[in-house]
Amino acid sequence: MTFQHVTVLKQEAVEGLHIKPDGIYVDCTLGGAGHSREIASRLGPGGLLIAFDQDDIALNNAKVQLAEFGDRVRLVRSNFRFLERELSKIPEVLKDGVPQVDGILFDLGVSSPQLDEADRGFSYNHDAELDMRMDRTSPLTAKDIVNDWDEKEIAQILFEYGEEKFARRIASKIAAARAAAPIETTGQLAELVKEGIPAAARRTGGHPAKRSFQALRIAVNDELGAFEEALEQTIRCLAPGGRAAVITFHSLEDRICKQTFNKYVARCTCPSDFPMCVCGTKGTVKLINRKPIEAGGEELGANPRARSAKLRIAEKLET
Ligand SMILES: C[S@@+](CC[C@H](N)C(=O)[O-])C[C@H]1O[C@@H](n2cnc3c(N)ncnc32)[C@H](O)[C@@H]1O
Repeated sequence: MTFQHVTVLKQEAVEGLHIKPDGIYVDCTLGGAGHSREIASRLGPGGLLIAFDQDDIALNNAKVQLAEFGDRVRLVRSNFRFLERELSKIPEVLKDGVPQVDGILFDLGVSSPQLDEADRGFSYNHDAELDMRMDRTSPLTAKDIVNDWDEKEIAQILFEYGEEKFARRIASKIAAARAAAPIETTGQLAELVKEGIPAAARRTGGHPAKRSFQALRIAVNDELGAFEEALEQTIRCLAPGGRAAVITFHSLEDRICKQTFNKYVARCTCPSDFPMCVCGTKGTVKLINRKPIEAGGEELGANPRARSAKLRIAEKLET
């Protein structure tokens, strides 16, 4: 299989990190290695890029994609929720025993190959065994959730993570179907979701199963929990002057990013309509952009996935 993922906001995110040739950078979401390649190409012999992914297929692809950079790039197979623990194992990163790096990037969500490969069980477009795990060694699958979780819990995740108006109706269809026989495939689930949505409402908003599949994927991979934990660790692991650049695709992810960054600029006294912090009162970080950066017309034309992308950048201050 060829591993093809079109990188979103590549220049904007990497420029936002202010790469120094001899700096140490972390890409928490290696994926198709698009951002990693861009970062690595800006590093000199003294620089280091550490790239995380929890998906073994992404890592195997990246080994080839990034081979030319030699030991300037190090790949880590781990959930990024263990960022601090994993960085603590890398001697070059430690300053007085704690990890300190010059930039950390997140490009959240799934890669195109995860969605497009039928046997990953993420997609309503391909009938396959229901799965949706980014990390194929983790115990919880989408099949477990739809067959074993309480109907109310299922309705709740469809509503919260998928903003699905018909969450309760869909959860009730799922509960009725599984009482007869386990739900095994993406095709079966897509059909049940469709049945749970009134015919008139199915005519708008793309594929009727889109929101429910997104919600299940977020739950299977605990995407919001992992991100929240990792972003707190990110602030700690940045050296003074180091930057965090975060690309989100979901309103709940963007909210976590905005609230976490804001928590650490609490003492900034700039008026809220200023585009950046200029007051000089120091919190732990300053925001580089108050409004998220979004993809421009050209990128949107070439890559519809970029439509919901929002990039926020913050810089760690001297303490
Ligand atoms: C949108 S893709 C990244 C694409 C990449 N920036 C590029 O340009 O090709 C997201 C990647 O992050 C990985 N990922 C998502 N959540 C993760 C987590 N909690 N820990 C580790 N990797 C994660 C996914 O497996 C996927 O490969």
